[in-house]
Amino acid sequence: MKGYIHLESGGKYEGKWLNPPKQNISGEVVFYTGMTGYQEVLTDPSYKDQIIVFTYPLIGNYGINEEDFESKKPHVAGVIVYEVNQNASHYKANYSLPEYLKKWDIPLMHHVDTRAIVRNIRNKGSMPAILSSESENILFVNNEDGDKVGKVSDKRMSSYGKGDAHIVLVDYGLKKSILTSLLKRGCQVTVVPYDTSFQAIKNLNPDGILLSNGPGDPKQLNPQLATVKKLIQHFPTLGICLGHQLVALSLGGNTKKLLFGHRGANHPVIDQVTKRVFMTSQNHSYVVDEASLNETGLKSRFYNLHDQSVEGLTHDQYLIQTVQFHPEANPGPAEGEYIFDEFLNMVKENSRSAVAYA
Ligand SMILES: NC(=O)CC[C@H](N)C(=O)O
Repeated sequence: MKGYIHLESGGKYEGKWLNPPKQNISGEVVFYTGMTGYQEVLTDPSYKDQIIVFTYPLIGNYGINEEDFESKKPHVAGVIVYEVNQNASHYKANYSLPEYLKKWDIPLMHHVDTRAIVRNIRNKGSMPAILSSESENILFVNNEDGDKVGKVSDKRMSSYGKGDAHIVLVDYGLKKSILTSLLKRGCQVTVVPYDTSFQAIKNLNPDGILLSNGPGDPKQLNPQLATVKKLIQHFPTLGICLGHQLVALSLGGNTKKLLFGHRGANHPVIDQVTKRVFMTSQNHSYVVDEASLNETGLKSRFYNLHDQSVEGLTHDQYLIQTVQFHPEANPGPAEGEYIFDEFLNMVKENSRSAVAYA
């Protein structure tokens, strides 16, 4: 059965449905360039409501297993591939990729010219798109959802692990690997909903704060910025991806949208402290505007070597480390994992210090 993706800027690409949608599906179309890691991508809440095009031409070989989920369910609005393997081959696989997406009612279109779509996005930017079984008469209406974070953040607090350092992990749509990165380093972790007040977090008596990744435009979290600012003024803080963007906004910096975002597993980043270049896992549309940082006390520590965009910040007064890339990897290389070690050293030193925050 024929299917189509219609891009807002013009452009219609034909494919075949494996899971046809019951009605037209709209979402922002983005592309992911990693060769593997589709399970982690589909279940990363930062992809909420996006239509994802996998550039690697054969997706699904090793199926879907019980271990590699980044959250409880997939968050993408639809999936586009060139060829999908319908017979998963891996000893841990419980489902094939099409079976898994069908279970969650997520449309999957294959035999699409993914190269042509990506060229279009690279020229015109990530943009609204519609998945449909109709080839003509598609109506674009603006139904941009301003509350993606509210939909993916857990509504309850939960605690995990035991350890010397107690980290409060603010859940804007967190990837499980961020939590496990803390647990495997011996932390006690309390995960709190994204709109938890400063006082409620302070009452938990944390040693450090981790602001998680999450979907959408960071500016949609304006109501949370006062809390973020107080948190970073009181506790050593690590911000990852959306968390990094929120730190910049809360101190008066600005963010802007990239033309087509960074989504892949091999983005080279330079660390200006160590002067080392390493490979990172990425998934974001927005970046911190370096020119906006002058009055904030923030300065760039990391840069993306593809486009020189800001990849992480430190502060000249507060104990803050932020990263735009994903130090927890999953999918992708774990070369940035040392960020967690540095953060926990910062937390421990602060707890030992006589002039500790908080
Ligand atoms: N992975 C993330 O946290 C993404 C942050 C933000 N939603 C962006 O697209 O830039």
